[in-house]
Amino acid sequence: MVDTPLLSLEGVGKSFPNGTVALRGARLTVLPGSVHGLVGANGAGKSTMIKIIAGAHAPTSGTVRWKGEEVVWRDPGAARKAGVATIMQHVPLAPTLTVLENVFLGAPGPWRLPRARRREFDRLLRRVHYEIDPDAEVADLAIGERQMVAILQALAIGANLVVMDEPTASLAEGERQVVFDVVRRLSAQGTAFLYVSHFLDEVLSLTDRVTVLRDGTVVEEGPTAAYDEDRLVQAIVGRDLLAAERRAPAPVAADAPVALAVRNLSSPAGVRDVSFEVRRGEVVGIAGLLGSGRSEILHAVYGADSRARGEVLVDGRPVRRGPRAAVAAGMALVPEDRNAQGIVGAFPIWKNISLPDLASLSSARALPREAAEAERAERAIRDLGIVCPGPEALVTELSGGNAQKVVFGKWLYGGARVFMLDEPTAGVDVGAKADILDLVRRFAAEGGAVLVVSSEFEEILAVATRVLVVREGRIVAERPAHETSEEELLMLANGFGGAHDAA
Ligand SMILES: Nc1ncnc2c1ncn2[C@@H]1O[C@H](COP(=O)(O)OP(=O)(O)OP(=O)(O)O)[C@@H](O)[C@H]1O
Repeated sequence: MVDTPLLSLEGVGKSFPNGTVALRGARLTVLPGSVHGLVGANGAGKSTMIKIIAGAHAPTSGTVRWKGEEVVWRDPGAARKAGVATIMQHVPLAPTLTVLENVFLGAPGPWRLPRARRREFDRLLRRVHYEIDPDAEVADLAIGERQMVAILQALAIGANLVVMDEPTASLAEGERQVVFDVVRRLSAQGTAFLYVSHFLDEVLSLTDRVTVLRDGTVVEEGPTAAYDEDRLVQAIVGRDLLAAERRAPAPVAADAPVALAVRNLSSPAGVRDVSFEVRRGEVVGIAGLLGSGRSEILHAVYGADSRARGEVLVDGRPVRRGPRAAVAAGMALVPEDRNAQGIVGAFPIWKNISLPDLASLSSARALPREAAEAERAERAIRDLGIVCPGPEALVTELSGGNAQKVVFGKWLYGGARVFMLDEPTAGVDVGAKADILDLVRRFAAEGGAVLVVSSEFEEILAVATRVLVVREGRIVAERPAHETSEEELLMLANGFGGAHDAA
């Protein structure tokens, strides 16, 4: 007997008021208890499809069936009630509430009683093998921890289908495994998953079936076992793509001038007596697990963390605390949470790219040089392959990955000398990832200094000349990139290291 699909989409189309056709005649079939992968390049239509499934967008054409019945979900509440939990890239948790309150937000049943809630919370944690303080405020959590709260939230409403949009984009290897375990465990118990990810290795190892979207249409659909990474990449980009090779970055001359010097930097946010230097032409990677203080170090160096103490020098000159002084000194930070800190959605692409830093923009500044700005935006669109109608498009009209490229472009072409990147390729597709890493290399080759944080150690090794391993806010080890491996970095980040590293 053939299983009735839990969810099916047939001939689904979606056009936006600005004329963009995001989906045309798309189909999707998710079987009960299966893990279904959804892949495609930035702008292929994945989020649009998810939003239709979540009841956040109405399709312009086609039908959606849930458990065999045609449905029209008018809002996300209706989809949730039917049993669809959606975990989006930028998780809409309530930041001022605690972890516990967030997990049971919207959950029915007896969970209003504090004691029952705590018991259920503990049970959920045991199910997912994860530890988190129920009383911590969500605003204080790192992006990856917020993802886990969202996963717990989906569990709490007892969904039949959990839609996950890039759930592991900011997670390190160990934490990814936590997510995989949850997915496998729950699917074995009958919960279905729709898993959207740019990490093709994850899709290959985790999913039962896979659907590939390209330019709004389904170009392939089948059992995952029939695919390997090359075939998926080809289906996604529509051409063969050379694997982003691990190019041994050129070593930097020992007498190259020091572009960035950080001395005895500490902060209550979890940075403990950190000192290091980055020379011109050098890409230094910071490898650390979620919660290791890796992002906090960048924020403290940049001056975004006002409680940080210590010295930061650019080209030998001390930089005062504060993002404004940092920008004036030639530093740029591409933060991990780009939605909150990187871009203004309601501005067109060109305007976002031409803003060196919103905080430092004053009306007293020189009039915008329009031609130069337009030129810069067009260059960014070309170099980074931003899928958009043109530089006039609003950032809110872009897909997540393409919006990310805009943030990147804003800094890359902004004349910075010290470039700090937090998870530079989170959420971007395979093709764009290779392009971004290339741009980082080029930036360094032209004399820039780069500090890059990534939870993908493979990515750090692909661009960095030197790697600093951080754990509990301290630098616990330093390795030339060509003398280390992902395995060694993972060991060190987990606190297993040689005696000489402890100092
Ligand atoms: N609100 C909107 N208004 C206009 N166009 C939009 C809107 N939302 C998305 N689009 C466009 O629809 C297309 C599909 O976008 P979608 O967000 O579904 O892509 P995606 O596959 O999820 O990409 P990514 O991997 O970058 O997240 C893109 O061309 C995007 O610019």
